[in-house]
Amino acid sequence: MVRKRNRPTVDEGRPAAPVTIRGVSKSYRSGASRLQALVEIDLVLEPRTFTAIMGPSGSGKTTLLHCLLGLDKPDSGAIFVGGTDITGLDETSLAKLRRSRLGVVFQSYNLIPALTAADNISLPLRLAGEKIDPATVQRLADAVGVGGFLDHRPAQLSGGQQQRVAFARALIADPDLVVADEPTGALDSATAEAVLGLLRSIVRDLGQQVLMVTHDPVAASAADRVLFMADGRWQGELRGASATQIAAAVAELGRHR
Ligand SMILES: Nc1ncnc2c1ncn2[C@@H]1O[C@H](COP(=O)(O)OP(=O)(O)OP(=O)(O)O)[C@@H](O)[C@H]1O
Repeated sequence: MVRKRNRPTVDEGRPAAPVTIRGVSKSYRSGASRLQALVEIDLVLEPRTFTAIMGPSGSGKTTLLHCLLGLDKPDSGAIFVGGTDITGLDETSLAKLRRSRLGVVFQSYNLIPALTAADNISLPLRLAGEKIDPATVQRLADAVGVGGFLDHRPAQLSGGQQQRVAFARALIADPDLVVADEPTGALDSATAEAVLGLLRSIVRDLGQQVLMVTHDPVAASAADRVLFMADGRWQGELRGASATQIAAAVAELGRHR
């Protein structure tokens, strides 16, 4: 059963979290009218927490991720990443922030085919003009299980290995938040399980916070906290829930629409 709370995310009395969304609304033009994709969304991402967002197709999940990554601008509200409201930043500052504070993994791995795994992993630092320490690249690659493949190009790696390289690339700049959009969508179940284990260890061992959007209750059950969205609004949340409990909550979400 999804616990109903209007604002499931505001934690009073906790030190300022590096990622906080306040009152974010976003609408798109739809013919003569406007479609409200997000309605007054609040979210405080808790440190060292693996958070999943679930919701039916068109519920606003991608719009929220895009606003959080500065790829889309909300109509109103604020999005603080490490104390900076990113809704006021220009494109150059946003690109810098994405490189330094946000690690992103999409369903398609977006690795550069001509580059080795090592060069793909260190790309964010190269783009930022920062020094690359091969030992750091090796340590991170070892941590995500591709330490033996650093001289391989993406075409020489399996889907799961490519996904791990993408995770290492997302982590290289020590971001405040790792954002994963359907990271297991294209993987077989054994590889998906390994990637979810990796996400959990990113939180547990590296102390990062992870935000994942998924349609899969099994994937969501790897998260500490699952937030449910429908029609651009939070519908409730579950913590430490099983895949069965999450699937039941999703079905309930469908029934009330
Ligand atoms: N660029 C856009 N222009 C117009 N409408 C848009 C645009 N992007 C999203 N929308 C609309 O906003 C609503 C929310 O879309 P969004 O992609 O955020 O949903 P979602 O929950 O991520 O869906 P899915 O699970 O299918 O990826 C949908 O009704 C969608 O059609």
